[in-house]
Amino acid sequence: MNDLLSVENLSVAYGAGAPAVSSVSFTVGHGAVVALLGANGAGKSSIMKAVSGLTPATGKIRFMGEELLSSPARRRVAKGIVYVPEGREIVGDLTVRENLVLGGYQKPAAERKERMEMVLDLFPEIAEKVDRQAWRLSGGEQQMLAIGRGLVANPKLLLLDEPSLGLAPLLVRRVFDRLATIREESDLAIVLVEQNLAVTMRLCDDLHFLRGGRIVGHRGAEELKDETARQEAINAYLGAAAA
Ligand SMILES: Nc1ncnc2c1ncn2[C@@H]1O[C@H](COP(=O)(O)OP(=O)(O)OP(=O)(O)O)[C@@H](O)[C@H]1O
Repeated sequence: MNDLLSVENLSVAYGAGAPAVSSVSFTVGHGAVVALLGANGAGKSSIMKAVSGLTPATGKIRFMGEELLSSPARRRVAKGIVYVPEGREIVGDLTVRENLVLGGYQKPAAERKERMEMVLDLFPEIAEKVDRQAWRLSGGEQQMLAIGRGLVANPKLLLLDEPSLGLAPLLVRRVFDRLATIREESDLAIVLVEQNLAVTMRLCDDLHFLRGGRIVGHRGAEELKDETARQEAINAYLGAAAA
């Protein structure tokens, strides 16, 4: 039982209708990158929010051996679970530097400074613009800032929700190149929600396919290296969503 994160029978319901997430189970090893793939409304973001404590859920969420299901979001951040939501949610009126400071609000000043320097080394595009208001950054730079803000908190697990959303292909490649660097240089684990299978494949160890709030299939990235196997998985689990 050396998994960093173990999610067991996780369910999320927002109201009286069908649950958004039904009995989902998966694990994330130390330093592993695990992708959740599925069409709009499949339940991917709900899983991320449940793991980060932003929406109530049932089931089990064990992180570094501790049961976190009833812990508040703040406690989970302190333990090392950091969520970078879909749509970035950086604070547009604040500067790049101020956004990064927000990411490390639970950290002592010296550690926060060190982490900010690491982030600015990793993302030179935003390092050049530290005193610029965040709304003045390009979409790709805003995404780098959102990921960078998450990294300032020195997470052990980064929950990354659709980092490619709304970005031109060149910027998607740049953002994923940086994630690959983080992967090589640290033992940070990532749960990645993506609709873009091609970029996801480059980064992930494991891929879980979701439909209607359930995991309907699983593949190791190695199994999808072969084009035929990849196409078969797309047809079986993603269909039109992957087109
Ligand atoms: N705050 C909420 N209140 C009520 N229903 C919600 C809420 N958030 C999500 N849902 C519903 O739960 C289901 C799963 O949504 P979720 O956002 O988790 O899916 P997703 O796979 O992340 O979709 P997308 O790719 O579009 O972001 C959908 O039917 C959605 O309408």
